[in-house]
Amino acid sequence: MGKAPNLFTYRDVDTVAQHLRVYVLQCQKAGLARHDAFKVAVSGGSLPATLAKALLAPSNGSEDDTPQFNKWEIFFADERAVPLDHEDSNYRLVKEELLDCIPESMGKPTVHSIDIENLDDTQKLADRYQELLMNSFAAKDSVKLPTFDLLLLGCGPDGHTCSLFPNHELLRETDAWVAAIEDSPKPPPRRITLTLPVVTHGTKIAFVATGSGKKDVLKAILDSEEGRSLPCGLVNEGAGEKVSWFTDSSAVEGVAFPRRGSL
Ligand SMILES: O=C(O)[C@H](O)[C@@H](O)[C@H](O)[C@H](O)COP(=O)(O)O
Repeated sequence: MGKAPNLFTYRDVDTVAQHLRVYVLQCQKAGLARHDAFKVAVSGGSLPATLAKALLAPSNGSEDDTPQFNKWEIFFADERAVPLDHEDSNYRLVKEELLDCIPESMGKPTVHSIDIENLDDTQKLADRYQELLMNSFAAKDSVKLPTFDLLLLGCGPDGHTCSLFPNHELLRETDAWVAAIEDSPKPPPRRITLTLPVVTHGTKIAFVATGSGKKDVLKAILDSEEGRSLPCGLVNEGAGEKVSWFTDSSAVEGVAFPRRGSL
Protein backbone atom coordinates (compact mmCIF):
# COMPACT_ATOMS: atom_id res chain seq x y z
CA MET A 1 0.00 0.00 0.00
CA GLY A 2 1.16 3.54 -0.65
CA LYS A 3 0.21 5.86 2.14
CA ALA A 4 -2.28 4.63 4.71
CA PRO A 5 -6.00 5.42 4.57
CA ASN A 6 -7.38 8.24 6.72
CA LEU A 7 -9.43 7.36 9.77
CA PHE A 8 -11.77 10.04 11.11
CA THR A 9 -13.73 9.43 14.28
CA TYR A 10 -16.51 11.61 15.70
CA ARG A 11 -18.64 11.22 18.78
CA ASP A 12 -21.93 10.26 17.11
CA VAL A 13 -23.66 9.82 13.76
CA ASP A 14 -24.80 13.47 13.63
CA THR A 15 -21.23 14.66 13.98
CA VAL A 16 -20.09 12.12 11.40
CA ALA A 17 -22.70 13.57 9.04
CA GLN A 18 -21.47 17.14 9.63
CA HIS A 19 -17.93 16.22 8.67
CA LEU A 20 -19.01 13.96 5.84
CA ARG A 21 -20.76 17.01 4.40
CA VAL A 22 -17.53 19.01 4.37
CA TYR A 23 -15.67 16.12 2.74
CA VAL A 24 -18.32 15.42 0.07
CA LEU A 25 -18.50 19.11 -0.82
CA GLN A 26 -14.69 19.22 -1.15
CA CYS A 27 -14.99 16.30 -3.57
CA GLN A 28 -17.82 18.10 -5.39
CA LYS A 29 -15.61 21.15 -5.82
CA ALA A 30 -12.79 19.03 -7.26
CA GLY A 31 -15.19 17.20 -9.62
CA LEU A 32 -16.71 20.45 -10.89
CA ALA A 33 -13.24 21.88 -11.49
CA ARG A 34 -12.22 18.71 -13.37
CA HIS A 35 -15.22 18.20 -15.63
CA ASP A 36 -18.08 20.45 -14.57
CA ALA A 37 -19.91 17.47 -13.08
CA PHE A 38 -19.79 15.47 -9.86
CA LYS A 39 -19.82 11.73 -10.51
CA VAL A 40 -20.53 9.79 -7.39
CA ALA A 41 -21.32 6.14 -6.63
CA VAL A 42 -23.38 5.26 -3.57
CA SER A 43 -24.07 2.05 -1.65
CA GLY A 44 -27.17 0.89 0.15
CA GLY A 45 -27.37 -0.07 3.82
CA SER A 46 -27.21 2.77 6.34
CA LEU A 47 -25.25 5.08 4.03
CA PRO A 48 -28.12 6.89 2.23
CA ALA A 49 -29.63 8.03 5.56
CA THR A 50 -26.31 9.42 6.85
CA LEU A 51 -25.65 11.04 3.49
CA ALA A 52 -29.07 12.69 3.50
CA LYS A 53 -28.41 14.00 7.02
CA ALA A 54 -25.13 15.43 5.74
CA LEU A 55 -26.37 17.03 2.55
CA LEU A 56 -29.78 18.30 3.57
CA ALA A 57 -28.47 20.28 6.55
CA PRO A 58 -28.76 24.07 6.15
CA SER A 59 -25.99 25.70 4.11
CA ASN A 60 -24.03 28.70 5.36
CA GLY A 61 -24.74 30.23 1.94
CA SER A 62 -21.20 30.00 0.56
CA GLU A 63 -20.54 28.14 -2.68
CA ASP A 64 -18.24 25.71 -0.89
CA ASP A 65 -21.02 24.76 1.52
CA THR A 66 -23.74 24.26 -1.09
CA PRO A 67 -24.52 20.98 -2.84
CA GLN A 68 -25.01 21.75 -6.55
CA PHE A 69 -27.30 18.84 -7.20
CA ASN A 70 -27.98 19.64 -10.83
CA LYS A 71 -24.31 18.87 -11.51
CA TRP A 72 -24.46 15.54 -9.68
CA GLU A 73 -24.53 12.21 -11.46
CA ILE A 74 -25.41 9.46 -9.02
CA PHE A 75 -24.52 5.84 -9.80
CA PHE A 76 -25.00 2.72 -7.70
CA ALA A 77 -21.94 1.02 -6.23
CA ASP A 78 -24.11 -2.05 -5.98
CA GLU A 79 -27.73 -2.82 -6.63
CA ARG A 80 -30.07 -5.69 -6.04
CA ALA A 81 -31.82 -7.37 -9.01
CA VAL A 82 -35.29 -6.22 -8.01
CA PRO A 83 -37.78 -3.65 -9.36
CA LEU A 84 -36.99 -0.02 -8.50
CA ASP A 85 -39.89 0.25 -6.07
CA HIS A 86 -39.07 -3.04 -4.30
CA GLU A 87 -38.25 -2.89 -0.59
CA ASP A 88 -34.77 -4.35 -1.32
CA SER A 89 -33.91 -1.79 -4.01
CA ASN A 90 -30.97 0.51 -3.26
CA TYR A 91 -32.45 2.98 -5.77
CA ARG A 92 -35.66 3.08 -3.72
CA LEU A 93 -33.64 3.61 -0.56
CA VAL A 94 -31.62 6.50 -2.00
CA LYS A 95 -34.78 7.98 -3.51
CA GLU A 96 -36.73 7.88 -0.26
CA GLU A 97 -33.88 8.93 2.03
CA LEU A 98 -32.31 11.61 -0.15
CA LEU A 99 -33.70 12.36 -3.62
CA ASP A 100 -37.32 12.91 -2.58
CA CYS A 101 -36.18 15.25 0.21
CA ILE A 102 -34.09 17.62 -1.92
CA PRO A 103 -35.91 20.95 -2.21
CA GLU A 104 -36.41 22.08 -5.83
CA SER A 105 -34.27 25.15 -5.20
CA MET A 106 -31.21 22.91 -4.62
CA GLY A 107 -31.37 21.35 -8.11
CA LYS A 108 -31.96 17.77 -9.21
CA PRO A 109 -29.28 15.11 -9.57
CA THR A 110 -29.16 12.82 -12.59
CA VAL A 111 -29.62 9.31 -11.22
CA HIS A 112 -28.43 6.24 -13.11
CA SER A 113 -30.55 3.29 -12.01
CA ILE A 114 -30.34 -0.28 -13.34
CA ASP A 115 -32.21 -1.36 -16.48
CA ILE A 116 -35.24 -3.18 -15.10
CA GLU A 117 -35.83 -4.95 -18.45
CA ASN A 118 -33.04 -7.34 -17.45
CA LEU A 119 -33.92 -8.32 -13.90
CA ASP A 120 -34.16 -12.01 -14.87
CA ASP A 121 -30.59 -12.15 -16.13
CA THR A 122 -28.06 -10.67 -13.70
CA GLN A 123 -25.18 -10.93 -16.21
CA LYS A 124 -27.15 -8.85 -18.71
CA LEU A 125 -28.10 -6.46 -15.93
CA ALA A 126 -24.40 -6.02 -15.08
CA ASP A 127 -23.44 -5.67 -18.77
CA ARG A 128 -26.08 -2.98 -19.32
CA TYR A 129 -24.88 -1.06 -16.27
CA GLN A 130 -21.31 -1.31 -17.51
CA GLU A 131 -22.44 0.07 -20.91
CA LEU A 132 -24.13 2.93 -19.10
CA LEU A 133 -20.84 3.67 -17.31
CA MET A 134 -18.95 3.45 -20.59
CA ASN A 135 -21.28 5.99 -22.17
CA SER A 136 -21.00 8.27 -19.21
CA PHE A 137 -17.24 8.06 -18.61
CA ALA A 138 -15.64 6.89 -21.81
CA ALA A 139 -16.22 9.71 -24.22
CA LYS A 140 -12.76 8.80 -25.44
CA ASP A 141 -12.11 5.15 -26.40
CA SER A 142 -8.95 5.12 -24.35
CA VAL A 143 -10.71 5.00 -20.98
CA LYS A 144 -9.80 1.69 -19.33
CA LEU A 145 -11.61 2.28 -16.07
CA PRO A 146 -14.23 4.83 -15.02
CA THR A 147 -12.93 7.43 -12.58
CA PHE A 148 -15.62 8.30 -10.07
CA ASP A 149 -15.01 11.59 -8.29
CA LEU A 150 -16.20 9.86 -5.13
CA LEU A 151 -17.42 6.44 -4.06
CA LEU A 152 -19.46 6.43 -0.87
CA LEU A 153 -19.39 2.95 0.60
CA GLY A 154 -20.54 0.97 3.60
CA CYS A 155 -18.73 -1.79 5.44
CA GLY A 156 -20.61 -4.95 6.41
CA PRO A 157 -19.95 -6.76 9.71
CA ASP A 158 -18.10 -9.44 7.68
CA GLY A 159 -15.90 -6.83 5.96
CA HIS A 160 -17.82 -6.74 2.67
CA THR A 161 -18.27 -3.58 0.69
CA CYS A 162 -20.46 -2.95 -2.37
CA SER A 163 -21.53 -6.55 -3.09
CA LEU A 164 -17.94 -7.79 -2.84
CA PHE A 165 -17.93 -10.46 -0.16
CA PRO A 166 -15.02 -12.10 1.70
CA ASN A 167 -13.32 -14.94 -0.20
CA HIS A 168 -15.70 -14.58 -3.15
CA GLU A 169 -14.35 -15.18 -6.65
CA LEU A 170 -15.56 -11.69 -7.66
CA LEU A 171 -12.63 -10.26 -5.71
CA ARG A 172 -10.38 -11.63 -8.45
CA GLU A 173 -12.28 -9.93 -11.29
CA THR A 174 -9.86 -7.87 -13.34
CA ASP A 175 -11.72 -7.15 -16.60
CA ALA A 176 -15.33 -6.24 -15.90
CA TRP A 177 -16.32 -2.85 -14.47
CA VAL A 178 -19.61 -4.24 -13.22
CA ALA A 179 -20.14 -7.86 -12.18
CA ALA A 180 -23.15 -10.04 -11.45
CA ILE A 181 -23.49 -12.03 -8.25
CA GLU A 182 -26.09 -14.76 -7.72
CA ASP A 183 -24.99 -16.04 -4.33
CA SER A 184 -24.70 -12.97 -2.11
CA PRO A 185 -24.50 -14.18 1.50
CA LYS A 186 -26.41 -11.03 2.48
CA PRO A 187 -29.94 -11.26 1.08
CA PRO A 188 -31.17 -10.77 -1.54
CA PRO A 189 -28.75 -13.14 -3.34
CA ARG A 190 -29.01 -11.68 -6.88
CA ARG A 191 -27.19 -8.40 -7.35
CA ILE A 192 -24.74 -6.42 -9.44
CA THR A 193 -21.68 -4.62 -8.10
CA LEU A 194 -18.83 -2.41 -9.16
CA THR A 195 -15.63 -4.46 -9.19
CA LEU A 196 -12.56 -3.90 -7.03
CA PRO A 197 -10.46 -2.26 -9.80
CA VAL A 198 -13.22 0.30 -10.41
CA VAL A 199 -13.55 1.04 -6.69
CA THR A 200 -9.83 1.53 -6.12
CA HIS A 201 -9.51 3.63 -9.30
CA GLY A 202 -11.86 6.30 -7.89
CA THR A 203 -10.43 9.74 -7.15
CA LYS A 204 -11.69 9.46 -3.56
CA ILE A 205 -13.28 6.62 -1.64
CA ALA A 206 -15.16 7.12 1.62
CA PHE A 207 -16.37 4.42 3.97
CA VAL A 208 -19.05 5.36 6.44
CA ALA A 209 -19.25 2.91 9.35
CA THR A 210 -21.11 3.71 12.53
CA GLY A 211 -22.39 1.83 15.56
CA SER A 212 -20.89 -0.76 17.88
CA GLY A 213 -21.82 -3.58 15.48
CA LYS A 214 -18.82 -2.52 13.38
CA LYS A 215 -16.10 -2.53 16.04
CA ASP A 216 -14.88 -6.13 15.59
CA VAL A 217 -14.65 -5.89 11.84
CA LEU A 218 -13.00 -2.45 11.93
CA LYS A 219 -10.41 -3.77 14.35
CA ALA A 220 -9.75 -6.65 11.95
CA ILE A 221 -9.58 -4.40 8.87
CA LEU A 222 -7.51 -1.61 10.38
CA ASP A 223 -5.34 -3.37 12.94
CA SER A 224 -4.71 -6.92 11.75
CA GLU A 225 -2.82 -8.63 8.97
CA GLU A 226 -5.74 -11.00 8.22
CA GLY A 227 -8.13 -8.09 7.82
CA ARG A 228 -6.18 -6.90 4.83
CA SER A 229 -7.68 -9.64 2.69
CA LEU A 230 -11.26 -8.68 3.55
CA PRO A 231 -12.94 -6.68 0.76
CA CYS A 232 -12.69 -3.38 2.72
CA GLY A 233 -9.06 -4.22 3.50
CA LEU A 234 -8.39 -4.75 -0.20
CA VAL A 235 -9.82 -1.31 -0.95
CA ASN A 236 -7.51 0.18 1.71
CA GLU A 237 -4.62 -1.75 0.20
CA GLY A 238 -5.38 -0.78 -3.40
CA ALA A 239 -6.32 2.86 -2.88
CA GLY A 240 -4.29 3.85 0.23
CA GLU A 241 -4.47 7.53 1.04
CA LYS A 242 -7.39 8.11 -1.35
CA VAL A 243 -9.52 6.27 1.21
CA SER A 244 -11.17 7.99 4.18
CA TRP A 245 -13.09 6.19 6.91
CA PHE A 246 -15.85 8.16 8.64
CA THR A 247 -16.70 6.46 11.92
CA ASP A 248 -18.34 7.20 15.23
CA SER A 249 -16.58 6.35 18.47
CA SER A 250 -18.59 3.19 19.12
CA ALA A 251 -17.53 1.70 15.76
CA VAL A 252 -13.83 2.07 16.56
CA GLU A 253 -13.83 1.16 20.26
CA GLY A 254 -10.60 -0.78 20.82
CA VAL A 255 -9.16 0.08 17.38
CA ALA A 256 -5.51 1.15 17.60
CA PHE A 257 -5.14 2.50 14.05
CA PRO A 258 -4.19 6.22 14.29
CA ARG A 259 -7.00 8.76 13.82
CA ARG A 260 -6.63 11.86 11.69
CA GLY A 261 -7.44 15.09 13.52
CA SER A 262 -9.02 17.15 10.78
CA LEU A 263 -10.17 16.83 7.20
O1 LIG B 1 -26.60 -3.17 -1.02
C1 LIG B 1 -25.95 -3.45 -0.03
O2 LIG B 1 -26.13 -4.49 0.60
C2 LIG B 1 -24.95 -2.46 0.43
O3 LIG B 1 -24.47 -1.64 -0.58
C3 LIG B 1 -23.84 -3.02 1.29
O4 LIG B 1 -22.58 -3.10 0.71
C4 LIG B 1 -23.80 -2.14 2.53
O5 LIG B 1 -23.21 -0.92 2.23
C5 LIG B 1 -23.08 -2.81 3.68
O6 LIG B 1 -23.72 -4.03 3.92
C6 LIG B 1 -23.09 -2.00 4.94
O7 LIG B 1 -24.41 -1.82 5.35
P1 LIG B 1 -24.75 -1.02 6.70
O8 LIG B 1 -24.23 0.34 6.51
O9 LIG B 1 -26.27 -1.05 6.74
O10 LIG B 1 -24.13 -1.80 7.79
